[in-house]
Amino acid sequence: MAARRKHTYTAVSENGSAPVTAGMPGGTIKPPTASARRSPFLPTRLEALLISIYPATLLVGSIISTISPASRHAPYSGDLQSHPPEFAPSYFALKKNVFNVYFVKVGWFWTTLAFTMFVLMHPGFGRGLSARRVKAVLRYGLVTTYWIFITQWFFGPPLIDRGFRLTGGACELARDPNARAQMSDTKEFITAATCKAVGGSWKGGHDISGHVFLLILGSSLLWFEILPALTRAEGLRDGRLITLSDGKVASVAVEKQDQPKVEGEETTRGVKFALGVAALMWWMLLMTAAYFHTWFEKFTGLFVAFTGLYAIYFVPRGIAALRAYTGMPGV
Ligand SMILES: CCCCCCCCCCCCCCCC(=O)SCCNC(=O)CCNC(=O)[C@H](O)C(C)(C)COP(=O)(O)OP(=O)(O)OC[C@H]1O[C@@H](n2cnc3c(N)ncnc32)[C@H](O)[C@@H]1OP(=O)(O)O
Repeated sequence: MAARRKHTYTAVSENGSAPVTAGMPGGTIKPPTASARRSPFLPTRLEALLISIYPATLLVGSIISTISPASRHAPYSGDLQSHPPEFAPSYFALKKNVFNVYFVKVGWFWTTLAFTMFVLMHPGFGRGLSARRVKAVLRYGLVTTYWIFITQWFFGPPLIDRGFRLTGGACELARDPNARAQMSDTKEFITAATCKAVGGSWKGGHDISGHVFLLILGSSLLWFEILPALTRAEGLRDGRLITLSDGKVASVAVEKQDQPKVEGEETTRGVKFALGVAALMWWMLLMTAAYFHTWFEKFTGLFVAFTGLYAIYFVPRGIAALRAYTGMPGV
């Protein structure tokens, strides 16, 4: 049975190296100075570096589209949010490319499959319905609920579509007064999907990039869950800080339960597939950045994804009561 190491505070030095107070009885030490200077609400340096890969990818993709002669000379359609197919500068600039149709457009299915394989097969979760496994599934449930609210349904149209309409957008059919008069009350609930389905054109508002949002949210979920279980890097494990219920700041090692030893082939089962999905998502993010959307659409896609990830993976570090439910990956 997993045993809690309750009475040990483990402080982490600023450079993320060896814990300086490992093994000291909790009552006898003060919260570490270096840790106290860094807030539990903030990522470690290594996490910040890894997270910054996303804005960097969007930047590189956008620069590629600006300097590549093929992209520069291809006309871009704001309405289509892409280059018209006949002028597409690359296979990946086509909406019908196989990776878009079978991977990104059903991206949450692949995220779910990858997460499920990891959570079922990785021995670090222990046997059966362990607390660690249940909390990981709860985190997945929260991220999935966020994805649903943003892109699928939010007590009616999803938040992306509500934002689009709030910023002045509408379905082209609904702009025509004659067509409007003939529409039922459901016109108020029209979404991008229903608009396109009836041959309308979804125009005029700010359309957050759903691709950027989904690809960042899905791949981050996989990285955040898998990396602390895989790596020994301090910045992804004990370098993470938390606020304890008494308000003290400590290393997450304080709450860590003894973990089953995970080695060899077993460790890689379930993980390889998830890493493959996350890597393909990164590639599609780069292609999205290079060939689709405006800068602002990409930025808002990134911002909305980061907001949800921050709430689910970082806020609980500073709030013990929340962390009791959500836990933290690798803990
Ligand atoms: C407390 C208790 C907890 C428990 C609580 C339980 C929680 C509840 C659990 C339920 C469990 C659910 C489990 C789900 C598991 C599944 O299996 S879900 C089913 C699978 N479905 C999905 O994954 C759907 C995923 N797709 C989406 O979310 C949306 O389609 C997207 C991808 C976010 C965005 O949609 P979008 O309309 O394409 O929007 P956008 O990115 O703005 O693109 C604009 C245009 O540019 C094109 N484009 C953009 N980038 C590209 C690109 N790179 N290449 C080509 N074209 C591009 C787009 O294709 C689009 O063109 P059109 O198709 O509109 O003409």
